[in-house]
Amino acid sequence: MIEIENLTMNYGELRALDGLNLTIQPGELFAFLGPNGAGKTTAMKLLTGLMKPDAGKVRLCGHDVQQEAMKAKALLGYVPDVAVFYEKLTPVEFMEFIAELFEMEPEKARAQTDALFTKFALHEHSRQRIENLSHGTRQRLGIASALLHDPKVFVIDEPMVGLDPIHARTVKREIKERSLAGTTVLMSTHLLNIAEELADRIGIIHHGKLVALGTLEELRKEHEQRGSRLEDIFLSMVEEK
Ligand SMILES: Nc1ncnc2c1ncn2[C@@H]1O[C@H](COP(=O)(O)OP(=O)(O)OP(=O)(O)O)[C@@H](O)[C@H]1O
Repeated sequence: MIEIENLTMNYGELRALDGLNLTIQPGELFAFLGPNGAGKTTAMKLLTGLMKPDAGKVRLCGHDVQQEAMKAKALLGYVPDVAVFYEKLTPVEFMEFIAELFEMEPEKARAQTDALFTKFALHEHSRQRIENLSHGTRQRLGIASALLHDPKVFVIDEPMVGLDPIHARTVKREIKERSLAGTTVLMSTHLLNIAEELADRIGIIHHGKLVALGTLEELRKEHEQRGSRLEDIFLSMVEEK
C-alpha cells in the first residue's frame, strides 16, 4: 500500500509537486500520466525516500519513508527513469550486490536471479560489463534488480522506454502478474495505450497537482464531453488554453 499525504516539493522558486494526496491499495496497478515536467518523477523519488519533501509524507505498507526509512526501503522495488548501475560490474555481480544490500540468503538470491534472467532474457548478457549493454538490456536489468527481493511495493518510472515489442510484452505481463499477486504497483508512462491496457486506476498530474483520478471507465464518464479515448481526456486536461 502507498499512502501519499499533502506531498509538496519545491526546487528553488519552482513548485514541482503541490499538495499531492493519493492512496494506492495493495495489489492495485496505478498509472501516473502527465506532460513533461508535470512532477511524476519528483513524486516517485519522494516515495523512495531519496529526497525529503518540503511538506507532506509518504507511507509504504504503513511505514513512513523518512521516519522509518529502513523498513520502508526493504519493501520497495524502484526502477528510476535513468537506471544507475556500477558500470564495471557484470549483471550477475550487480545482482549479487543488490542481494547483499537486501541481506538476502545467497542461495535464494541465486535462484531468483536465475528466474529473473530467464524471464527478461538476460542470461546471454550476464557476463558482459554493464557499460557495454544496450539501452533495452540495461532497462531489463534495472527491472530485474528491483524485483530481486520480491518487493511489496513496485515503483517504475517509464517502464517501456527502450524496450522492443517482445521485451515490452514481457515487462507488461510481469507488472500485471505482480499486481494480481498483491504487489502495489505505481508506474509512470507517456504511453496512453499502456495505461489503458494495464492500469486499474489512472492519475493525471499537471503542474504538480492531480487533475484527474479514477478508473478508465470513471474518467470516460466524468469527461464524456471531451471524447471517449484516454488521449482526448488527457489532452483536454493538460493542453494550455
Ligand atoms: N533536481 C532538480 N532541480 C531543479 N528542478 C528540477 C529538478 N528535478 C526536476 N525539476 C523540475 O521539476 C519539474 C517536475 O519535474 P519531473 O521530473 O518531476 O517531471 P516529470 O513529470 O517526471 O517529467 P517527464 O515526463 O519529462 O519525465 C520540472 O519543471 C523539472 O524541470
